[in-house]
Amino acid sequence: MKVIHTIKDLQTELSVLKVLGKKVGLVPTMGALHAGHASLVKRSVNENDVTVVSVFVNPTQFNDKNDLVKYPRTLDADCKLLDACEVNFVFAPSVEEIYPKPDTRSFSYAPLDTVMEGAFRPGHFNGVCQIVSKLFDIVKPYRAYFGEKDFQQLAIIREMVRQMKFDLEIVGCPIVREEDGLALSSRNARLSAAERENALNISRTLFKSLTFAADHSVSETQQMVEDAINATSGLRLEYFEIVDGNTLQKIGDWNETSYAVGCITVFCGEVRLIDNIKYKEV
Ligand SMILES: Nc1ncnc2c1ncn2[C@@H]1O[C@H](COP(=O)(O)OP(=O)(O)OP(=O)(O)O)[C@@H](O)[C@H]1O
Ligand SMILES: CC(C)(CO)[C@@H](O)C(=O)[O-]
Ligand code: BAL
Repeated sequence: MKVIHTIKDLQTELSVLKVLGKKVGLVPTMGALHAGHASLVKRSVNENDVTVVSVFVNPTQFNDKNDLVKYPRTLDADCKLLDACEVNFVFAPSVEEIYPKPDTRSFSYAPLDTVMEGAFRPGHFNGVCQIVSKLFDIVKPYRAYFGEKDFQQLAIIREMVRQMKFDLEIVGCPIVREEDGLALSSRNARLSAAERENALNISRTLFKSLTFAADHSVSETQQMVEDAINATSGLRLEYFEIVDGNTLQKIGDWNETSYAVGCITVFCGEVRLIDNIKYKEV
């Protein structure tokens, strides 16, 4: 496995492999890697000839500068995990390498990027599209892998690929959870033991709501989730929305769609966690 810090070095390595017809899989990450990332990486290693994993804490997607400063950075441990997964290249550029000058491009995929995370993290998806489109231009992958934990991000990236006509396949990967149900997230590292205990109520509530939804309306299910989160001390609900999984627009009735997803964001102390659950998918 090679750890590469510049665009030029990465492209030099990849150009030789591409001439040989090798298919390149890309897994974009912000590091502090865990088993959720590893599932994306292993899938890429299985499905492609060459896998590139980018590790870059992208400043342009952080609307909250405190969140950016506190974001965990663990490149040495990340490289060990990636080496064990048989990754070929780790791309870990500096901020100056990616943004030698400010990126003034603006991306708008309304209404996909104006709801939920888009409403609460202004500019976030613009920053995500800036970095992901740059990575696609640099690596020119055959496939790129993203987790369904960031459900809205995946929908927006799919739309960006459609509109910008990137010639690649986006592969969405299921959420990986701790044994007790908590969705794995790099930000979990910032939870105290007590906060970790409270955070468990997020996935527990979502799972309960899945059974509840079978014989209750959308608005009753919505209320049940809101009440359960609000009843847990130490948790603060930012939003819970039951949406059509393709349009990300709120639904009022289960019969409105064949793809219904509940997306939630909760503050657990200072740490902002996201999760989601599929109620219906055909
Ligand atoms: N538990 C998980 N299951 C599946 N995919 C995941 C999981 N956690 C992260 N991913 C995916 O890994 C990729 C990189 O995510 P990122 O580096 O932001 O990690 P993260 O754990 O989501 O961190 P954060 O604390 O920012 O939520 C994204 O496509 C994300 O959806
Ligand atoms: C896709 C991504 C790596 C872009 O910085 C990030 O948003 C993430 O980790 O989900
Ligand atoms: N996993 C999404 C990256 C972020 O929260 O900025």
